[in-house]
Amino acid sequence: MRVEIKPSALHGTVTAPPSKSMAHRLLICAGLSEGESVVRRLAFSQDVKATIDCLRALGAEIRLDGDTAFVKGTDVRKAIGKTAVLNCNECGSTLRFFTPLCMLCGEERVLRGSPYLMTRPMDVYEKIARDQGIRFKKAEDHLTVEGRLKSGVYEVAGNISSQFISGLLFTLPLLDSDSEIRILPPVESKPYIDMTVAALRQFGIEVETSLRGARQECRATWQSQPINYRIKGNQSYCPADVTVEGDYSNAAFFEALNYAGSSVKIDGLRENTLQGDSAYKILFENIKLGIDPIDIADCPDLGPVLFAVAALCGGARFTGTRRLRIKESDRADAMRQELQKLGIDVEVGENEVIVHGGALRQPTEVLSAHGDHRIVMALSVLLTVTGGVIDGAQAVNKSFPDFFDKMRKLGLEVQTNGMDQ
Ligand SMILES: O=C(O)C1=C[C@@H](OP(=O)(O)O)[C@@H](O)[C@H](O)C1
Ligand SMILES: C=C(OP(=O)(O)O)C(=O)O
Repeated sequence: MRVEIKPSALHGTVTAPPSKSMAHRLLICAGLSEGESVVRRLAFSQDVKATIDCLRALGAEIRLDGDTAFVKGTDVRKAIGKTAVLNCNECGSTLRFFTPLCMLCGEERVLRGSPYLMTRPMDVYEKIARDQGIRFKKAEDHLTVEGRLKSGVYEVAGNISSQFISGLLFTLPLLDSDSEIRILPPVESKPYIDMTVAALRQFGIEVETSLRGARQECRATWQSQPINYRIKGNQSYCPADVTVEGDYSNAAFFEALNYAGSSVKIDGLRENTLQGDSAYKILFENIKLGIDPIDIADCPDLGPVLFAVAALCGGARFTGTRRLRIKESDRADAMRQELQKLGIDVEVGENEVIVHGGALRQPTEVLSAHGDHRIVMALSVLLTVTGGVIDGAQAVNKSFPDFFDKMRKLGLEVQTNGMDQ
């Protein structure tokens, strides 16, 4: 539960863990395929386990062997004559990817989740359900849906969560006629939508987009114009043999150590990647160069580690931070509270965060994880400089159960007390 970190300089090479976001997508596509797929290089974080559990609850057969999953897909449109219960645990992606899939068979489906997960927005789906006469009932620790989704035009705000769009992209190809998703600008977290489309294509699903041209050209477009995705109905997921690439979101914590006096190299990352969080290298350098502002609307998961690097590099101003409020914690405010204990002032605005420059000092109080894996990992980077204690550090299990083992191998002096890893 508690970790006590001693000031330490870390050295060596670390292999990035497999991407959690890619793992969710590839497992879901495999679970929807007719036949057996192989998904290689998985790490069984709590979130990935939640997705596996949900697929099994819907009838997929999944055999795990080492880091590989052999997945016999299921037809989620078929009624199974009972209420399937899907346990999403703490995972926003799992909940939002599976909710529309649960609206394909017409039977009651229950999606369970922690009370905190259930406070995260679901209104995009709630509205769709209301418009289509689908039962959608939220309770403290579960959501019940019952009814059948119809094909058609879906207009979705682009700045609440891209996970709604990904969820629809997984689901609409299985309807009996064509659909269209119109994402209203500004579109944030767009790289996650690209990752979903890429995963769908690996499993033979066609999606057409109104966007053309290079990613950078497009960025200005998707901030100001709707993006349309056309999805043919009656498609079938074809089984595939796929490998999960390395995770930039979690690799970022190791790279951040290099701004804290350590010397760490990271391998296992694919250079030609769709992961938006691969921006961390440029963003860390931009902080060091004093570029103002730093926009993080497309890479919200980097927020905590970027604030940590800003604290190490004399401060920075960030925009596009609004959505940090609706993650596993209110991430901007959580970092504000914890950085204050380290002597750094942070101002949190509506869509802006300013980390002020200042000297890091050893905290006299225990730091809090706020129940959030990315807060624990960001604070751990800072404690390699000052030393200190973090309470609730088991939150890392959500995405990266062996985070502290890897840090220890690089030379981190850390004592764990009551960790369940
Ligand atoms: O699709 C995904 O895999 C994710 C999308 C992002 O959420 P939002 O689109 O809600 O920003 C990100 O924060 C989350 O950790 C993973
Ligand atoms: C926000 C995250 O995940 P999710 O939304 O899937 O819970 C995350 O991993 O930082």
